[in-house]
Amino acid sequence: MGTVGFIGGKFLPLHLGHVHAITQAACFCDELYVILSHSQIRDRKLCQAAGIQEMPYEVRLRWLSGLVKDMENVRVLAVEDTADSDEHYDWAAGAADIRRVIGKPIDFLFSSEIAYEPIFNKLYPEAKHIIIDAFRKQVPISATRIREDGVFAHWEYIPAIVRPTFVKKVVVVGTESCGKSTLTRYLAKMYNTVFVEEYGRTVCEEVGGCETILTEEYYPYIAYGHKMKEYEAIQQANKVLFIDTEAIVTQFYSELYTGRTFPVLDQVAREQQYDLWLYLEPDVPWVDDGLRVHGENRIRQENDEKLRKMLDDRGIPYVTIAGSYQDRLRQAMMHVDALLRKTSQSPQIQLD
Ligand SMILES: NC(=O)c1ccc[n+]([C@@H]2O[C@H](COP(=O)([O-])OP(=O)(O)OC[C@H]3O[C@@H](n4cnc5c(N)ncnc54)[C@H](O)[C@@H]3O)[C@@H](O)[C@H]2O)c1
Repeated sequence: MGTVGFIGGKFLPLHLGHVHAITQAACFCDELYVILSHSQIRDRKLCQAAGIQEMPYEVRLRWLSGLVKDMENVRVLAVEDTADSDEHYDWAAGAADIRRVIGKPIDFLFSSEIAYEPIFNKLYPEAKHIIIDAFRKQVPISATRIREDGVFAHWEYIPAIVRPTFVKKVVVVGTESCGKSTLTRYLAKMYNTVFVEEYGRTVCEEVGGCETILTEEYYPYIAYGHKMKEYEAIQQANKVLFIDTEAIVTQFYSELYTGRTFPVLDQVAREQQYDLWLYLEPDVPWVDDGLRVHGENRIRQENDEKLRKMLDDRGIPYVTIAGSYQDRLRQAMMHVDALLRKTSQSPQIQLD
């Protein structure tokens, strides 16, 4: 039988120091268990005290599982306790639970903490405590520091698998030819990140036109397809993801072009979550790109009022962007900067 080891922690959040320790430990023993030690009450309090949103254990389990999925000798296990603070954590009861879930003799324990030595010697007298990078020289970061300063302040230490949880989603909405796609692309350039283009437009171009050719059955596909593009893009995003259009705008176009609305689009709209909505006024010159059909000024105004009402009826808190292209970019950046400043510590948790 090979050697068995474990490394435990709250991973609140998982950072590259943890990744370093887990990888080193995995090379050291034949079988490594990563123990996610979680208590809803303690972990929530720690996040609240630091002014950051909760990181539910399911999310942390997903990060760890994703991290080790191609590490053949590593398994992740979750162990719950009921401590309301680190100070009140019952180490002996925790050790009993860890032994139970591992279910095998333990040869090694790994941590970066010299201070854990006496506790581990007492609780696991048969095992050897291996201290990895006690002075955190290799990866100089701690989860406490990340919680205190905010995730964006230490973004370089946030693993790729964790980043999407914290990425802020900024959606750009408005009626035809109000500069959505240009602003979305420009914002992505300015913030050195990626964007999601309007998927309905891609489909429209593939099919060969919007007004009559894009028949009604396409609209639900557009909404699903757009969400998949968001899912893919958020994996690549650098702190913020810019998104051109969403399900309410798709519903708006569906009604405009086919006269039909789809309950499924409202359902998608209810499920989606964005951190900032930028609503573009239709006050830039109309650009006829061959796919647009509602250029007359009166119709543009009517459509604008209709889309605003759709957002208002759903309680969407958008900010309005107007003026020249230069003004729009400046206003949009002001709102995005405020979002990143204000919420750099507020992760958007998605459990699905
Ligand atoms: N009962 C037990 O036997 C037992 C054993 C181990 C852990 N635990 C649980 O885990 C908790 C400790 O976890 P935490 O939240 O303090 O740690 P944590 O989640 O921040 O870190 C997890 C592990 O990674 C190591 N680490 C952290 N930053 C590092 C870096 N920059 N470089 C290298 N290694 C690094 C830590 O030393 C720790 O071993 C305890 O409070 C307890 O709940 C229990």
